[in-house]
Amino acid sequence: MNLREYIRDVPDFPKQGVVFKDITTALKDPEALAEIIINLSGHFESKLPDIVVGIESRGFILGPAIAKELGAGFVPARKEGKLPEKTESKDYDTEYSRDTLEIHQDAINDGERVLIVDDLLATGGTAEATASIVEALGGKVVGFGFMIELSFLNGREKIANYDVKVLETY
Ligand SMILES: O=P(O)(O)OC[C@H]1O[C@H](OP(=O)(O)OP(=O)(O)O)[C@H](O)[C@@H]1O
Ligand SMILES: Nc1ncnc2[nH]cnc12
Repeated sequence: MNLREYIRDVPDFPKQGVVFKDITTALKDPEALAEIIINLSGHFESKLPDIVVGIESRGFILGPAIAKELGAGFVPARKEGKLPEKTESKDYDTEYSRDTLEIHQDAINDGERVLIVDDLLATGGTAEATASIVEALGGKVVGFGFMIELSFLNGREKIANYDVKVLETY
């Protein structure tokens, strides 16, 4: 299957000059959805993650399905002010925004093996911030899984020391 055929380009969203990669067209296709989940989880089987961290909001779509495949638990990394208990947080920049991510302090135990999942790697600010929160909580990041990489934004440079699996690179 050519996953690219299922990913829709939307010019000038959410800002002028950004070509938005819309994954909803891939998610609604049963075969494309299955391929995404099997290929991302398959790559990390041997890493035996205890936890999959999904990044708000599109990481919440893929993360739990990948966690289920791997026999791992799921932990959300949420935008500021959404989690009810004490959090560890980090500010970061993305292709078109400045934001803060948070994870519950008690969501990751010392030494737990963590796979971080999101739909797309762009500048890498979001991914790097998430890894720094996980590590501040004592977790070990065993890798990153993304559907899409925008290689011209050089996000990989920010997570060069990790195992990164991407399904489609633009
Ligand atoms: O590599 P970066 O430059 O950090 O960008 C990647 C992030 O940007 C998008 O999320 P967005 O912040 O748009 O949030 P959303 O998923 O809630 O739409 C995408 O889903 C990644 O999380
Ligand atoms: N071009 C893009 N398309 C979809 N999600 C994104 N997140 C950051 N850049 C993006």
